[in-house]
Amino acid sequence: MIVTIDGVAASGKSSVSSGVAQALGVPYVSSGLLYRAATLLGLEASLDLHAAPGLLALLGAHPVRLEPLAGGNRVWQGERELTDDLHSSRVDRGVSVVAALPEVREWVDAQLRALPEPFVAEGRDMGTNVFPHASHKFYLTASARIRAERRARERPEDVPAIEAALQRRDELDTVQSAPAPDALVIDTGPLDLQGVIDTILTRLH
Ligand SMILES: Nc1ncnc2c1ncn2[C@@H]1O[C@H](COP(=O)(O)OP(=O)(O)O)[C@@H](O)[C@H]1O
Ligand SMILES: Nc1ccn([C@@H]2O[C@H](COP(=O)(O)OP(=O)(O)O)[C@@H](O)[C@H]2O)c(=O)n1
Repeated sequence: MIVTIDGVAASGKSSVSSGVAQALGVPYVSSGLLYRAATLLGLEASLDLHAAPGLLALLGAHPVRLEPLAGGNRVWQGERELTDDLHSSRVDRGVSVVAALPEVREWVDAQLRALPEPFVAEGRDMGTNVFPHASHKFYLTASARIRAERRARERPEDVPAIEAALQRRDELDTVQSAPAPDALVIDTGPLDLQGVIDTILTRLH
């Protein structure tokens, strides 16, 4: 069984997926972390993030591994854990460039499709491109302002700056961010986190 939870930046995908996965007793898979890892490693190596060959050579030479757990994902490159370095504004600014490269998307998709079921998979295109046959699909939305206010609680930046950055990334991610026709779209604005989790669990039982 695969449950997909897609949505735009800071719509609640990771938090909701973690809650749903823990209720189901299965791991959740955070596809965005692989794009973030490729971006971080490219930045650290001073590579051109628009050029796939260099990134793929780097990722091939030092493979990145996603460790999905019910409570969260950990990302490794060999013995080095990358997880805590992946959610920075610096990575945010570059990740959409990396995610626009077809070769990088193929690299991510191959890793995701190799994971053993069951799991909850969250990202942008889990229900459309990566797991079109998933048994249950959801798509989270919320206004940019609400998403910025939520993200502001995690980062020492002001809401208008975060809102502008989210809107910029939403635009850059448009190609891969359309909801699947058979996904249930949930406006998370009026709901608290548990309310979104319960909305999804109600439909899974
Ligand atoms: N419905 C909600 N109500 C209030 N806060 C929420 C809700 N959904 C998510 N959050 C909070 O908003 C922030 C962004 O959520 P996150 O799961 O990181 O989003 P995404 O994975 O889509 O970027 C987190 O601090 C999370 O706890
Ligand atoms: N399935 C996915 C997941 C992420 N991404 C890209 O990776 C970036 C980071 O994804 P994320 O889910 O970690 O970002 P947040 O929504 O958590 O801020 C997105 O802005 C997209 O550019 C993607 O293209 N496809």
